[in-house]
Amino acid sequence: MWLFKQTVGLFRPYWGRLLIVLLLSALGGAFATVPPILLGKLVDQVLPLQLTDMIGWLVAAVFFAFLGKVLFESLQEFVQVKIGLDIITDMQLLAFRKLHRAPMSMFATTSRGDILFRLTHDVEAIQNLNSTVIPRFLQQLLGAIAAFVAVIAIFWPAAVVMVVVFAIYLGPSFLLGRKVRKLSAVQRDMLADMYAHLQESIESFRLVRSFVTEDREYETQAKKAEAWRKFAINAALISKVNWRLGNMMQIITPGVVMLVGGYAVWNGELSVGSLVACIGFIPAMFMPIRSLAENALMIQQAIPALYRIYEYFDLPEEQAEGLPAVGEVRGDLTMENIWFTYPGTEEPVLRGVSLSMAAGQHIGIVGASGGGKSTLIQLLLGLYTADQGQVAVDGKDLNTHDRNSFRQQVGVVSQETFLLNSTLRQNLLYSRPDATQEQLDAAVEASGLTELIDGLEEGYETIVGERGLKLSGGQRQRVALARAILRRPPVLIFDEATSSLDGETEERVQGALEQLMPGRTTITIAHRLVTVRDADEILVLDHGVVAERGTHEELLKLQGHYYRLYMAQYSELEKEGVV
Ligand SMILES: Nc1ncnc2c1ncn2[C@@H]1O[C@H](COP(=O)(O)OP(=O)(O)OP(=O)(O)O)[C@@H](O)[C@H]1O
Repeated sequence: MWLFKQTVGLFRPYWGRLLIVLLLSALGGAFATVPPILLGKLVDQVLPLQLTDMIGWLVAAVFFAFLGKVLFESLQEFVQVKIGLDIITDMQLLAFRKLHRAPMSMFATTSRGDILFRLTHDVEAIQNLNSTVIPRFLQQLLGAIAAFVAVIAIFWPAAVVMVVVFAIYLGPSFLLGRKVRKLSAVQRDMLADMYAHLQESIESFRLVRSFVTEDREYETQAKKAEAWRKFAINAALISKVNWRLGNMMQIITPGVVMLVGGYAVWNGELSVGSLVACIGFIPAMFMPIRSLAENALMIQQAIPALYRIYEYFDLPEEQAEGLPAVGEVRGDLTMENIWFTYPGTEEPVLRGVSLSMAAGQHIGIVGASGGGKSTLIQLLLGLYTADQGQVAVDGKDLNTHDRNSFRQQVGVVSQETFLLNSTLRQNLLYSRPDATQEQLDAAVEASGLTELIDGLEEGYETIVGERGLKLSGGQRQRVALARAILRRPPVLIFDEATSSLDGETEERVQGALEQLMPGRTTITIAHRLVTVRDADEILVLDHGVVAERGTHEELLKLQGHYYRLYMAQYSELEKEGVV
């Protein structure tokens, strides 16, 4: 029912064109009934009465009837294939859109391979069905209905016989179909799982090579492939049995009709020509059933594929539609008594954290690894929703405002920088596509990338990313920094922004960051305490709670967590001449 409702929803915008399709199919079906009727006339009247000059007319009429059938059916197929392609595109785009609106937890709990499989292979399975089977099935169905009506009109007992034979066939065929559908659903999930492993294995080829786990990877893939093969063979076998059953019925039916019809002819209740016409209608009546049986596997595979795509239509959205925007952000940020547990886990990662920053302030967040620093930022950005507590921007609750309107005004430089497989220019302009060349050059200069770009033959137009120039960790971070600089946002977040830079570059980049900070609310997460020494306030996050807070001097005086962290790093800093 759910499947039906979703499908009807997709077809709704095309109802006008669907009506045309139905009309064209009906016309095609009507033309298809003409030849058997004319055949009956030939047997009953033309041949016995030797109306030789009628034969030419009959042949011409049969020819035109076929021509009409082909013409209307071709038109119907064309319109229907077009609707099909429109719907498939709508479906793919809707799933894609939903995916990008889904909560972050969706990406944490679903493998990328599975997502890709749904949006490519599952769509393709439906596409295969859509472009061939469905348009023809509709023609065949309407042709069968037309034939059935004609048989009732000519000799209704033959129609009853046909219905009985169909009914006998439909029972086992339905059961077999259900079995194939179940097998196909499991098979589809298996295929997606195989695909996910394949993708992960290729993406982690460095890991595989360095730990020499090629054989283990192969074994995993082979096991998945073997399990899938077994299911696929079973599904194919059952589907073939179903098809043969259909074939058998097509042989039995004319026999039974001849028997019943022959008896009626014997009794003078039916003419020979009418019997010939009835038998002539049998192939058309069987067409849709044969077609269903022949394409059972393709159909049964498309149904789970449809389910898998429709599941994305029902994904929960990160936030409700139509929430008011936060407007131009000044930069007062508050987080009040935030509690948060990652979906699917038990232990809270944040336990009653509060944070308050006036516009333009600089806050540092430090603490042991796993203490919840990055999680706090994700909540501030509204990427996750707190179980308890409130996040507010300029006094506006983020739960009741459009989070995107806030995120658009935040520059984030984090530990990981994602690069598009595109030119350096496009990567840099990702945060602000309309920036001028001067603004771009200035951001590149401030983030210490000028040297790199000047040294490249194609400069800004050099392709980077997966199939282009590979950038080092430090260079990637500088690209992220340049993106943030270009955006000139009122709120800046640096999550270990300088962690993969060497000492000298770090100093330069740090300088650039500091130039960027005045007037902007800034949060810096850092392991190296020297990075946050000048912050207005420093929070020490430990096991999800704020263990200490204050300025650098205040925290040193406390002689607690911060002091111990500082002392542990002190000798290092001394070596580097920072203290
Ligand atoms: N998507 C997730 N699902 C479940 N648990 C997670 C997820 N992301 C992080 N965690 C857990 O939440 C805790 C806090 O992680 P978080 O990344 O916020 O720490 P952090 O202080 O930023 O650490 P680091 O300094 O190493 O970056 C960790 O115990 C981590 O295992």
